[in-house]
Amino acid sequence: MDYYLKKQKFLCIIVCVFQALSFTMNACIQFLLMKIFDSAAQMNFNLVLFWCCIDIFGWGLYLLFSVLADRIQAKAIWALNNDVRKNIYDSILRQNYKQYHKNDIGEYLSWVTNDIKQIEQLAWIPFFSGVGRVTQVIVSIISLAFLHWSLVLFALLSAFLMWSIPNLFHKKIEKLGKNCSQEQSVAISQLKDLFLGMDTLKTFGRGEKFLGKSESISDNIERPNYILNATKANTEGIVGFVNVTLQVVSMLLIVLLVMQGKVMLGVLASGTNLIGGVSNGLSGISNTRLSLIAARPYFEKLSNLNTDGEHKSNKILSTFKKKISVTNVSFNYREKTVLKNISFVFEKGKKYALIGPSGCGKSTFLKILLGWLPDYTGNIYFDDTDIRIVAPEQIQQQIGYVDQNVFLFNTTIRENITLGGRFTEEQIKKAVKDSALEYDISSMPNGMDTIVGENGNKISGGQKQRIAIARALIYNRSILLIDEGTSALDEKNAERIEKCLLENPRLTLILVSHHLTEARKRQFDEVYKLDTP
Ligand SMILES: Nc1ncnc2c1ncn2[C@@H]1O[C@H](COP(=O)(O)OP(=O)(O)OP(=O)(O)O)[C@@H](O)[C@H]1O
Repeated sequence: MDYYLKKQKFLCIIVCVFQALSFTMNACIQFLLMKIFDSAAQMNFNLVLFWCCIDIFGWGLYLLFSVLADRIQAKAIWALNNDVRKNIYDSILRQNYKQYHKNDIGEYLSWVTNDIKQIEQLAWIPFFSGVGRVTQVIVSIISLAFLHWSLVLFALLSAFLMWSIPNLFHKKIEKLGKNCSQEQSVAISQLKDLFLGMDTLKTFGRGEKFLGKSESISDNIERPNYILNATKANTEGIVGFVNVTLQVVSMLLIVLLVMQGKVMLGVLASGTNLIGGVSNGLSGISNTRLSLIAARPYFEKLSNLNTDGEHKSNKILSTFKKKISVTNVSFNYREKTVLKNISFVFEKGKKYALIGPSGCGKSTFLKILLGWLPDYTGNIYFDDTDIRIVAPEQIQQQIGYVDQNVFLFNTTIRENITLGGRFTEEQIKKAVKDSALEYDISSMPNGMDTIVGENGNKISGGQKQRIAIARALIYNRSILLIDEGTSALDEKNAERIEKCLLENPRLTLILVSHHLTEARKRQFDEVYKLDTP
């Protein structure tokens, strides 16, 4: 939390200054009240009128400072939330493939939406109001010092009492905050899954399952929040009761002082209000402390975002010259062995097919080549470089990859191909032609600017695959891994694309396929077969 506040210190200081000014004005107004009462006691109407005008001016200033504090606070919260989000994005980007896929996507969504809102409610807003409350307490105590020392002593005793109350509930509130953060992440993740599976449920007439489950998920989002807020409310109730009791006792104290002639009658109103200012301020500070305790698990979760797997090496992988050698590579997903002692050689410019039954580890092997799964045994050399000692980003500068499950962003075909990279119209046209997309695009009303929908749901499966191939081609890597990249294409288009890839002499191609006809196998320099270990 301190980290973010320091980052936005300029805005935060301004908010604190205006909060302090508005609470100071509030305390001053209590003093003005005393003056009005004293003037009334002296039967001096003109003086009453004078102090009333000053009082109105004081209220005007108070409101002005409050409005400015609220406005700048809103701006500061905006900046703080953005900083937290940026930190999350940054950490996610630095995670390696395995760390990133450890969490569900829904969980990441929950962090940048729900968790940020919780942080706003439990940390930023209470923090700023807490600063205001501290000022209120200090200014009220200083003002009380002008009235009578016993009132200051009483205020300090109250402060001690109010400060101690949250300590009794510290552990419980922190635990509830942690539960809230964890349970909401899981629930949002489940909700995302349910929305993604809506079509499947409807297809099988299981729409009511969606409703039933979404209701229970909604409960899972709200319940922990309710428990946290209910416990906070109970605690705030106790704080409130102690606060009111202290105010009544303070009033009795002032009445005694008035009766003994130690203070003027006007002090009864302003002194009670000032002591009220101290107690309310302390009660506000107690509640702020409770909120900050509840917010702690959210910050801990974010600061624990694991980026240990980030490859620290900045060794440059030199341009691919001769071959990739794979020697005795084995790989397990936990206790499950997926690849066992496989050895292949991929020479520059040659074309390879990788075949094998479903689940034998073809996609896993490609992910190892990409540097995503570094926990393999055996050796993989790019020319003379062991790929373990270079960062995956270095490897991916030389390898293009078409995933089995093509992902498209909900934007135009053009942007899905270029991914925001700078390419000439010529380069784009060539990629579109080589991936056999020309005809499809020319028949779309918006051509390259057609929006493909969420994960490409407004275009066909084959078109999605060809966009993914165009994307891989335009990035012009010297090695291309294609995982079932033409499985959704008709024979003519599949052949056309494969021909284009096979005829490119500069390209080293590794194409994964379940089933290749004998005729197609012959087009490759080598067909490697993987078996289930
Ligand atoms: N992230 C993962 N965690 C655990 N097991 C996994 C994971 N990904 C894949 N597997 C398992 O590893 C095995 C190999 O999967 P892989 O996707 O590499 O096979 P494949 O040969 O590409 O299959 P297909 O031809 O059906 O695409 C499978 O049994 C699969 O269930």
